[in-house]
Amino acid sequence: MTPRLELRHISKSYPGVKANDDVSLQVAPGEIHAVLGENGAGKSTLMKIIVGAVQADAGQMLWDGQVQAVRHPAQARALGISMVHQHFSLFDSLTAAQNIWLGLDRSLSLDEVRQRVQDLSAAYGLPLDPERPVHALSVGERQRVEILRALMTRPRLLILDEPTSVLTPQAVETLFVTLRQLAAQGCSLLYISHKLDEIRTLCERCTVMRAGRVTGEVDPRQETAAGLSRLMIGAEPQRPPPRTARRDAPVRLSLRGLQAPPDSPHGVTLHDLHLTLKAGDILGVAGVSGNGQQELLRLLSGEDRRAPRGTLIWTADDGTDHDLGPMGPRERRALGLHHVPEERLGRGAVPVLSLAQNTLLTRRDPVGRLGHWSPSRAAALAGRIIERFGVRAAGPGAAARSLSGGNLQKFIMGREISAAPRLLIVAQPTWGVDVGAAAQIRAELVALRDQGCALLVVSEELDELLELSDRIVVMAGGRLSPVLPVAQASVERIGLWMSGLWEDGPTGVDAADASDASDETGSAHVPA
Ligand SMILES: Nc1ncnc2c1ncn2[C@@H]1O[C@H](COP(=O)(O)OP(=O)(O)OP(=O)(O)O)[C@@H](O)[C@H]1O
Repeated sequence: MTPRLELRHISKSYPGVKANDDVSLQVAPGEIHAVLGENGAGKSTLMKIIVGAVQADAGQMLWDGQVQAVRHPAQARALGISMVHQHFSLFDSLTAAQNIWLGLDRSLSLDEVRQRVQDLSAAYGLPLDPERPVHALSVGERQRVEILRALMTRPRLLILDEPTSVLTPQAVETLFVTLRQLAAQGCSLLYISHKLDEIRTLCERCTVMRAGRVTGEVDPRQETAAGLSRLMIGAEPQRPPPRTARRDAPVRLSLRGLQAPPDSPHGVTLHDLHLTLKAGDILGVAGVSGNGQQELLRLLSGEDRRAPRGTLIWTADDGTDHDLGPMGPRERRALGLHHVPEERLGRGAVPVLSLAQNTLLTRRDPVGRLGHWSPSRAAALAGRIIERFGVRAAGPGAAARSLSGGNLQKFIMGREISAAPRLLIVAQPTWGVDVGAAAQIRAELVALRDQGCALLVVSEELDELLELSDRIVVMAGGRLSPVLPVAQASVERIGLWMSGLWEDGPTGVDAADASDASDETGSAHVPA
């Protein structure tokens, strides 16, 4: 059978790095083909070449057996190639439907697009209100917009760059049903993911890349996750060190009835949140995105200063309480509260600035006593982060936007971890990061915990939270469930709580300490 897509000897260099080096691969009609590789291996670059967003220096692309020189994304779209990118390209102020409409050829009216979005989202189990503006959508929902936008074009080759990184396990399963349906209808799929189990479940072929080159092509269904990991990074990922929870540690942060009305028209109301976070404690916040996590993170980081007085309390080492509510991010950082936001580009890092300059967003080390920052000190700091966290980048002078998604994530995590915070608030800590780097980041977080840092980790990846956390709380409908020690937090129980159903009882307190909260027979409580 003539391959739908064939790449022959593709090469592409950027200053100082060969992103693709003599890459060849074939994808048959209806085939689900994975591309696997460590951060910076060159996967995204290869996909950008296929969709005409980047021009290869050498090599050929064949489409249905014909040589094609795709010079522009519109050309690729005309062939039937569609891509869901790792970084979203959506206009914040427009609605989901308007964003999708803009990406189409205008043969449909906005009303027709709205209707089709609704039909597609129902058919593919991707719930989305087309009328909501993108700025009010969570990362998970934004990704749904991207996926729906791609499906609107009825693609013959659909490229997905880590599409599941912010989806719940149930949503991933639904997406896989969709993707298998698409493949059965003859659509070819190129699937980039760092999740080895997903690749083994979904894909029938897998091209493995390392440092720009193809290092192997395997049938992932015949491989173990450890075997795939070895092919990709040359080793199996390290296991996290064992947990040693300290229950007698001092309290660092307390939420005492924290509440807030929505900060945007489609935002979530936060209701009476109670929580204590101790030194040496990792608290995982599970939940489907869009249930108030972003609102909570903004209140904790200081980006939103509307926390009512006395509801958000920092306890210093000497036991004195400080009201964080009115403090901005800088004042909170001075206390030792650091934050890694969900959105890396834009909020976690300024795309056009160098890595060295990006250290200044949250670090004072390169700033002298008179308030002037020292470029050499900033470069040295960036260099240390690059080295310690294995960030693949041209150097401290590289622009943030030139880094691959996973490498930028490693850099931002490294910037905050190496600040030796007293409290670290992290959203999606290993989003887009390869298995080796994910294990390293988790190990660094556990090490921070063991040094007495308190951590609040918001993640949609339940497996990650179960591995990392000492205690887990679920957020649904702007409320917090009781807090469970991780030993009592089964996937089934947390999964049920994620849909807003938890046993009656005081919220945000340790279920182990509150007998009625840990009573499985308690009546169901459905948050509004
Ligand atoms: N526009 C650019 N300018 C300079 N270097 C770039 C640019 N785009 C990519 N690179 C470099 O090319 C290499 C491959 O990057 P690419 O984004 O293709 O990797 P990836 O395999 O998709 O990684 P990840 O899993 O982290 O997304 C990296 O070293 C990256 O820094």
